Amino acid sequence: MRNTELIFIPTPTVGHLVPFLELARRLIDQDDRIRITVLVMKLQGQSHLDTYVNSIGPSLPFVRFIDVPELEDNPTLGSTQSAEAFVYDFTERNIPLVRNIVMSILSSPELDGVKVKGIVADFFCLPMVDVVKDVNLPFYVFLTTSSGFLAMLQYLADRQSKDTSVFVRDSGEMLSIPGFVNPVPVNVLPTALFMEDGYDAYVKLAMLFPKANGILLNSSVDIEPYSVNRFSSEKSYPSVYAVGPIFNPKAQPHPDQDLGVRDELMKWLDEQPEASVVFLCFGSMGRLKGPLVKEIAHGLELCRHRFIWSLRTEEDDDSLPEGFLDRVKGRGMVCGWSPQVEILDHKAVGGFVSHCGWNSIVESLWFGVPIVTWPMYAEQQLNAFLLVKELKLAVELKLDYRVRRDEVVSGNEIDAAIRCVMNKDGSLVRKRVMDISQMVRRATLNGGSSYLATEKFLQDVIGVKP
Ligand SMILES: O=c1ccn([C@@H]2O[C@H](COP(=O)(O)OP(=O)(O)O[C@H]3O[C@H](CO)[C@@H](O)[C@H](O)[C@H]3O)[C@@H](O)[C@H]2O)c(=O)[nH]1
Repeated sequence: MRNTELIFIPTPTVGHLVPFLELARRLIDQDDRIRITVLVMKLQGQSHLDTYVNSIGPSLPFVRFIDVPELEDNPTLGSTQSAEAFVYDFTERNIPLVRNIVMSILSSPELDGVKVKGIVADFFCLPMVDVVKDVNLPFYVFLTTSSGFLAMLQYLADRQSKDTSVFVRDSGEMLSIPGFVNPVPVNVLPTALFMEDGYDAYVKLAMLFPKANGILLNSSVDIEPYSVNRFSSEKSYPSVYAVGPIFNPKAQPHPDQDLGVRDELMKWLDEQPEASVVFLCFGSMGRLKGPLVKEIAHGLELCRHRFIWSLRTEEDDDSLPEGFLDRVKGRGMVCGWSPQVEILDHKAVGGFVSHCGWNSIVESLWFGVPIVTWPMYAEQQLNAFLLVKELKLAVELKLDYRVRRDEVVSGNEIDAAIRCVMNKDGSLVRKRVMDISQMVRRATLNGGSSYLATEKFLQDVIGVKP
């Protein structure tokens, strides 16, 4: 009998909502006592998520969705310096609406015999922690990024008691962050930490973490052994459950995706030799400007490798150099929104130039495709540092690139990094990524580390199965 309910509160963007729904699937599959209600907040510019929810809903039995009414004064990106401050503001404004829904769920006659045992919220939703403490519900965070990022936030909360100033990107400072083996250069911290309002938002979130009853991570002890093990032995911090990798193995529908092009891409891939194609994709929000598009095109012409390039630009046109598509005909494909997981899963794909969003990282590790790091925004610079310097799981193109600064990366640099990742002979990174791929697949099976971490979470929330 499914008589235990959890309420999920994701941040409504692709990079956060998708892993939340896959976590829901994992919990439902692993424990037949669980059912889940997902509260879907409405963020401007994210209406395509409704399409996603509608398409995935039928494959998630025992999961129901409740729309949180759209805010009357929905903030717009650009009203703050940093995107993080914007999301923080959005979350805070949603608190009264979420509170009303949680209250009505708790008093609903539909709950007959079913007990709500906790909230699982995104880390941006930590300001909601007091709402649920009011009604005596445990509050868990599902962090959709790395253990390294959590270590950085813990360090930030600690630092705040001694130093309240924003970080200075070009100061050359090296930080000793517990959970990292190497000193962390300040210039790989999230951009928000160099801005007053972003710093403020991050500090508030970092200081709220200890109020949570536990933290689920979309990572595993196989991917980040040092950091995850350190959290496991931390007594004065909430319990950490490394339940990853969690991702949707089916390509996500998106309004920008052309299904005809998708079929063409997959057919073309079927005809290419094993591990011969490099895939370039910069996440759900990665739109490039003309000059950068031209350098990437130049790099792809120089390197002569086969490629698929998921290109979305800030301009109305594709900004490609004249004649580029003719010159690479047969060797390369350019598309808009791509079926990323299907591409990474294809044996013809041998390398991935990525913006280092955490979902892209776990997907590439799962499929054993080594990454070339090209971080763009959010916490991606820290993820790139983690992959290259801490874990030796990627080839470095850039660690501290920021798309908002309009720096240009030269075609020659792009060419060199692609050649490096596609070099099959004696590549240590490729071997390590293939090993991790095997390990993380085992980790999610019955008895594996991620499976057991999920079981431990379920036991802590609803008790041991009778
Ligand atoms: O053409 C595309 C582009 C993206 N994706 C999918 O979209 C997701 C993108 O997620 P991610 O790689 O994490 O990037 P973002 O969308 O940028 O994710 C945000 O959320 C992540 C998780 O918290 C953070 O790590 C990132 O820095 C933050 O930007 C992945 O599942 C991709 O497979 C596609 O299927 N096709």
